[in-house]
Amino acid sequence: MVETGMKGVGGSVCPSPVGNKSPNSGAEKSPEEPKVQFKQDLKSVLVTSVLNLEELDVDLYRGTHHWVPRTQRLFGGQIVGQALVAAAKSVNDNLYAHSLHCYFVRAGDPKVPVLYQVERTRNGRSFTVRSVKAIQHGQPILICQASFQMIQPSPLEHQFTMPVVPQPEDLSTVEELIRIHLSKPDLAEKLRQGLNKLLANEVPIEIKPVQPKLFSNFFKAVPKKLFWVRARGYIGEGNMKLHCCVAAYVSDYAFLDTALLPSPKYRAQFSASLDHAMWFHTTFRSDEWMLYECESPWAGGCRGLVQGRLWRRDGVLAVSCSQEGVLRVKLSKL
Ligand SMILES: CC(C)(COP(=O)(O)OP(=O)(O)OC[C@H]1O[C@@H](n2cnc3c(N)ncnc32)[C@H](O)[C@@H]1OP(=O)(O)O)[C@@H](O)C(=O)NCCC(=O)NCCSC(=O)CC(=O)O
Repeated sequence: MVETGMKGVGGSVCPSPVGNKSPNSGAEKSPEEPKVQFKQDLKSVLVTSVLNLEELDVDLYRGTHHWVPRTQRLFGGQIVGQALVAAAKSVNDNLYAHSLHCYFVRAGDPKVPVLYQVERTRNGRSFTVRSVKAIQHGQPILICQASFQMIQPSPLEHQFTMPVVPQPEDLSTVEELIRIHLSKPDLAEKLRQGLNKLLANEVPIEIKPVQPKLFSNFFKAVPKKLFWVRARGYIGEGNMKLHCCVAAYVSDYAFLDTALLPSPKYRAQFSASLDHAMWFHTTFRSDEWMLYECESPWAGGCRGLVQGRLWRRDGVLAVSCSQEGVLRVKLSKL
């Protein structure tokens, strides 16, 4: 059993025995890089908004927002993270979240807080299930089921092997890549404006694309992409709930557009995640680099299906994710 020191208040993420056996455990771990100071680090963002749900009554919480995407609808990852926090508050400390399944049924309104209503669906011997409704203006915006389990080691263990990719120290951040583009004198004005908007966008996560070319979406490619990702700022080991929130953030960010990679002549006119599922396999630190491996096995009917794996740097598969989203596209002018 993994010694986590990561129990949050009222439940945490499932620390499976796989966490003890790192496939690359013999590999040299790169020394931690000094972290760049940003205006806001994710820890303060999460502590002051995402994680800090206000308890209004038994199993009823209120959450506020920090970062709102350009679409002016609430970021799905934030709603999922908050729903998981609300669910975890109603389970015993010896239970760990191992999966969640959500539907985004209405756009979230960034002008008002979100209420989270928890239903204690079942307390089992090994597994415990909670249903959470996220509500705004009296109507659900998200419905979520989260399942928790006692730690139960088993002889049955396997995982895929992490892809071999360049290390994050050898790659550039999205911001650095954008600045390189912006330095090109022949850059189309519309593209320049778009890139400047992206730079101004203070997303509290840091990304280093493994295939930087794919991030510009102008090249036809197989629907697969890889990037290193971590929270901005230091979170530390102590609170697995924080790490789950960040995993929810990360897993919903730049995920759905994997389905656009084979069709660069189109750009999304309207896109939004319809559902989102996550499976937490073991403990992880979201403020340390994790490799996000995203692929889209299918798109059609104005929808795209994406699947993702978040790998710990030592090669342990930490989280698996799936999402279907609506993708209404139009021909790109660029
Ligand atoms: C998915 C839904 C929009 C489905 O609702 P509806 O069925 O009523 O909506 P709809 O599909 O008919 O319309 C959605 C938009 O598409 C347009 N539309 C509809 N039919 C169309 C057609 N045939 N051709 C072109 N456009 C069309 C509508 O005008 C509208 O745009 P317009 O609105 O411009 O008039 C809704 O359930 C919803 O908003 N759920 C929440 C999704 C969400 O917020 N996910 C988390 C954030 S996304 C995220 O975090 C990740 C990410 O972004 O990648």
